[in-house]
Amino acid sequence: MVIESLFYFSLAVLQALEDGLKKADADPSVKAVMICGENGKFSAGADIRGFSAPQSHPGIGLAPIVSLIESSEKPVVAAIEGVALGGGLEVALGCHYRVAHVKARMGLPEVTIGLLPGAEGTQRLPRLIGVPAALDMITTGKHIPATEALKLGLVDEIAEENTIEAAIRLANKVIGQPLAPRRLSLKPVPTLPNMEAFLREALVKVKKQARGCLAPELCVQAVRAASERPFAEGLRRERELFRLLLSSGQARALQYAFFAERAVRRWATPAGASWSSANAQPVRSAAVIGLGTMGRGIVTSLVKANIPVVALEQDLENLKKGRKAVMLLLEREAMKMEGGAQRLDFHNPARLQFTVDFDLLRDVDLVIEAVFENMALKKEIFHKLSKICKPGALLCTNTSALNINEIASATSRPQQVIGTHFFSPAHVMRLLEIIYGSHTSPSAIATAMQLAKALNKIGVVVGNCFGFVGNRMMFPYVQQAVFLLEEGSRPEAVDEVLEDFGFKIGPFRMSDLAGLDVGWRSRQGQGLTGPSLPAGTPARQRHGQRYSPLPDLLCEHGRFGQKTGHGWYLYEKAGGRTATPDPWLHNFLARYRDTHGIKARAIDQEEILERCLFALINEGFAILAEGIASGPEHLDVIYINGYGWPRHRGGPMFYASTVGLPRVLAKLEQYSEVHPDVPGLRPNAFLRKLVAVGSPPLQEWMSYVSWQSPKL
Ligand SMILES: C[C@H](O)[C@H](C)C(=O)SCCNC(=O)CCNC(=O)[C@H](O)C(C)(C)COP(=O)([O-])OP(=O)([O-])OC[C@H]1O[C@@H](n2cnc3c(N)ncnc32)[C@H](O)[C@@H]1OP(=O)([O-])[O-]
Repeated sequence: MVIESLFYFSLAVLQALEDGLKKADADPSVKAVMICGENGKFSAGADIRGFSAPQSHPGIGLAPIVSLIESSEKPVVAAIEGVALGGGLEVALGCHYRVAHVKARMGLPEVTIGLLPGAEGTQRLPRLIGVPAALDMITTGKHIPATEALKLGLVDEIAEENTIEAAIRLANKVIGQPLAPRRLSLKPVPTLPNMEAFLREALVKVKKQARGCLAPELCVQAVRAASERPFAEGLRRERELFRLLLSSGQARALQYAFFAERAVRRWATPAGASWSSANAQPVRSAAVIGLGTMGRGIVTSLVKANIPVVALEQDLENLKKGRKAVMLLLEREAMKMEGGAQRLDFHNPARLQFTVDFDLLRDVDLVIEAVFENMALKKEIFHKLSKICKPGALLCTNTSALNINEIASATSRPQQVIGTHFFSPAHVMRLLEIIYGSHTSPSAIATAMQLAKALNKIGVVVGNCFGFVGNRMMFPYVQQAVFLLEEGSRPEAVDEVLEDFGFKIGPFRMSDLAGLDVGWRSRQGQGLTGPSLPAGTPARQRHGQRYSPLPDLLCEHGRFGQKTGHGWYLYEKAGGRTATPDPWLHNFLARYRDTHGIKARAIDQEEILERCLFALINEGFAILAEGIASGPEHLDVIYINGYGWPRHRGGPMFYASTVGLPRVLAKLEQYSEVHPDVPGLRPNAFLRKLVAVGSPPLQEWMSYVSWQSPKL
């Protein structure tokens, strides 16, 4: 008998499964049962949308179905195609046998949405594949290919062709064989000589990586229960931990992030361009100009995505250095992939070639410029590209802040100029900030979004302003952090607060990693420091607003961060990675405060967190009000995937909604009164408006913005 399920479980599907099983068990002509999915997809698990109403959630009702499958007196075989994830894999674990298509993937990704497998998976999986392998799958949520599943014993057979036929063959073969040995709930968990030590170490490792996220830790506790308790008691522990997570704010934040990352695909611009009507152009070949850190990562991303690349540098010396670095990156990437070297084939000139000759860019579909952040140089390059590249070629710039319109003005085809802001390391970071200029065509936007998908990145479409979205919100965040140093704090104190919040690295470690000279060059370019600063400008004021020269002063002392061995911290050597608090800096801060008559004060953790985060969030409201981004989800996806915002807090705007907009507003007003010359603390009018209308839920915020993108 065949019972078909749905891609992700609804209550109706569970009912159909239960009815089908009972009917099969009651029908003497039925000798075996096979469970398969529809349209070549087994199941993606429970419907995540349902978690907001836990009591009626299919995930809760799935466990009894899994037990019903396992207790069937007739062999039940799972035919796994496409994916078997979460509850889908737990259903397969209740089956007595499992056949998977060679291209199928399996996993228990509940941890990625703030939960743990809630249909007895934490108790069955360790019994089938052992604690180490089960713990790795459950605490990471990773998908494993069928070949690995076979090696682990997660599946009994792999089918190259028709999985359903293979499953039916197996079902017929096992009719009449004893089922007790196939019931995982009756199997003991395979022992380990050092189980206690293994579980303790696993917990320490998971807690360190989770940086405050609860679910991975509770996953370890559920698997520990499997190793220590009888099956029924382990189930009770699983249910207890599942309900604890289900009601947690972290689960809501992670589920919000899951859907936000899908919502940003449905982009729109205030001018009316939209994902639903724009047509992407094919990108069958690409070029990258500039083989610095970013260019190397971008080339590597394109090769990994199977897009033939021409990598261009300005001269042979830089080309040789860039080529060497790219080949090293690709060799490392190839080692991570099964058959990587063959698949990437990057020694093949048809796949990857290096040149100093612009003429080789004549026929590519898309060019990504990744040279120095210097407007004159970028305009010179775009002017040249505009003359050389074929008419339909897309001309992209990897600038992280500069005006797209000005760059486009150097070409005769501004409709094909677009910002594609990659994040370092470009072959690792998933975010691609896509910035349209005033003349950028809808097709160019759609093509850039298609490129993001091809590179396995998350594209977010944003408008053109200084710093776009990510860096524009990052500026007030870092600015507040530096002001806090002037007022009495230290880099390690500020970083500790933000890292305890969940950031991988705080603002000062981040600045040392990126290089203080990057911002310094930008501020020199803006005339905020250096020789172009008008004589008589007050040291701590620019354009009538508070300004901290601290980062400039560090750069003038040659302290660029890790690359010079000292910046906000001291490192073991130039290029060192180990940051230690630097007595020189502490003395320097004390001297600086004396010079400017600043009396140091003790600054508590709450003020540090709020001054940094609420200034960032406040800029987010300005961005939404100006129509630079289509919605709060876009800002949250950018921060989670490009700036290390802790995923289990949902993103800055989601976090603001959980703190409560009235509190964010009140604290900004309080800090703004103390620091009236810091514009970033003055509450944005849109934030005020939302509070005034009763702080509606985040999904409704954009209905209160005066500009409106067309209904998607
Ligand atoms: C009891 C049990 O223990 C527990 C409690 C559970 O079982 S909890 C649930 C555990 N399962 C998961 O965590 C799997 C989550 N899904 C995925 O990982 C991926 O979807 C995918 C399966 C690998 C396919 O990737 P894709 O890239 O091909 O398509 P997509 O764009 O991602 O998804 C296509 C569309 O389907 C929607 N979607 C996908 N999975 C969904 C799910 N489980 N629930 C609701 N919607 C889902 C998604 O929002 C998108 O909608 P829209 O944006 O088009 O409107």
